[in-house]
Amino acid sequence: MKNGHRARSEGTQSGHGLVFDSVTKRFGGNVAVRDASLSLDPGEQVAVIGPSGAGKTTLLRLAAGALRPDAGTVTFSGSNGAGSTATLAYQGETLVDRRTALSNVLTGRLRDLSWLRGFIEPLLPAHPEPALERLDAVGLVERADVPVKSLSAGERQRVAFARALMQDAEVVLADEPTANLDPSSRRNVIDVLDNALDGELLVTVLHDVDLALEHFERIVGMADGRVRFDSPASAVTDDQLDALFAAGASTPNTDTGRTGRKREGEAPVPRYV
Ligand SMILES: Nc1ncnc2c1ncn2[C@@H]1O[C@H](COP(=O)(O)OP(=O)(O)OP(=O)(O)O)[C@@H](O)[C@H]1O
Repeated sequence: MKNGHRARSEGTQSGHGLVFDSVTKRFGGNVAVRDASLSLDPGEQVAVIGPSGAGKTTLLRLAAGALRPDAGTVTFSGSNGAGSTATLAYQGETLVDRRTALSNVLTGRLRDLSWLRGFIEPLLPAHPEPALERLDAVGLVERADVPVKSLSAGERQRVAFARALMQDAEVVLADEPTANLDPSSRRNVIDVLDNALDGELLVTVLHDVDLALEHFERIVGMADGRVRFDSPASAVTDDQLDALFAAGASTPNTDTGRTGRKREGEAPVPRYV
């Protein structure tokens, strides 16, 4: 990813991309995202880091259109034209354990009709080829017929990513795709993400700062709802990181370390949105 072979290739200057313009999102009296402005280009791979409660997940949910900002705007302009948001994928559900990897990936086509899946699925035509292609892209085509409950945590993550790819979205949003994985599996999942992408914008929330710095070209640091920095990984300094996590530590609901898990006893839940 850090080779940046696809990064910033087209650019928002061409009119394409995901743009947060002075976005604020509140939950009651709690300001989850404050006056955030970001311009993310097609083909970029961006890691969002910061302490617990910083607003990272809220930022992704705003990007997915699952939340509306209280102030400011979030716009996505895809290759189909300015102002299009239709290509943003939302896929927050977990995998269905008893179903095979292939079946789980096939349901990615149903997008936001998730509540209809139970009714529609039996009627789906048997065209597994696109789903098999996605499973191949994440290195799991041989395991297509295995129920996901029999897969390892890393393999399940790869199935979830293949399912997200089935939506043919121009933006893929991943919330902690490496949660609950050991360090080598984390790297493997990030490498798989990188190899499977084909020009999509990837925005990933990562708790593992070292992994983010190692694998992503662009890093957005958030704390206390604010974007504290937005810079190439190579330019992120230890002082910036210390300040980022110190800022989080001074706010309520912030008991995580730089590379640590979330609250004690509460594992982060990985999601693709
Ligand atoms: N649906 C919600 N209702 C009320 N408050 C919320 C909701 N979602 C998020 N918040 C609050 O908004 C703030 C930002 O939450 P968010 O989940 O975006 O942070 P985060 O950086 O993703 O944290 P973590 O790393 O722990 O997942 C927190 O104070 C959180 O409690």
